[in-house]
Amino acid sequence: MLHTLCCTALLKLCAPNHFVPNLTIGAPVIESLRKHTKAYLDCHLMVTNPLDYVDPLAKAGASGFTFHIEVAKEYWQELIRSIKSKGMRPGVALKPTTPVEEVFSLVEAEDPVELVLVMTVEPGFGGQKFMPEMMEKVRALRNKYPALDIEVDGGLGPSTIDAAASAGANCIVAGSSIFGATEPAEVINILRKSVEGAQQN
Ligand SMILES: O=C(CO)[C@H](O)[C@H](O)COP(=O)(O)O
Repeated sequence: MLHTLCCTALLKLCAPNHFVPNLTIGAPVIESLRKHTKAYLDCHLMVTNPLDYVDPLAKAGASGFTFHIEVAKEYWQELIRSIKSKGMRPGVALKPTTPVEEVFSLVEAEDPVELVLVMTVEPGFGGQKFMPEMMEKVRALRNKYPALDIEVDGGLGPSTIDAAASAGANCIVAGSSIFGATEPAEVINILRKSVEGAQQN
């Protein structure tokens, strides 16, 4: 089984906008980053109105656009088409309380998402505890879709990466474990090796 390892150049950009009109990180930040890098800029839209951000993020140079299924149940087809038409890669995220079955139709659609992000903490803040029970969702997705990019976000670090990697996650979002480390590169290596090792089994 061959999975793409996305964590090499993954930049996780979060935009918490469920209850307030401002974004923590939005299109201007992407635009500034894009001037200095060709890296894959993966945007996770924690917003209630993702359609409004397709154009600005595409113009700013975003590579991936991951929206939450919880807010897009009525219009995900239109949203995916719009994301693709702007040259970005569509992904869908699900909160811990959302059943994994809710994203199956998006992966199997005529215009499908290319990545599923399984949140392993409640969206909102870094530094939370990894929820191992979310690995059931990852396993279900990996069994059903061998080639799908499956991302996990929340509480990932050297002590939790093996659970995620062996369940089938191949894109890892890690904040605290890397930025809080004295040797961030070493932590990144541990994460990468775990994912690569799991893919070979
Ligand atoms: O944004 C998040 C939740 O919404 C993530 O959990 C965060 O990006 C990763 O942080 P950490 O590795 O500290 O859990």
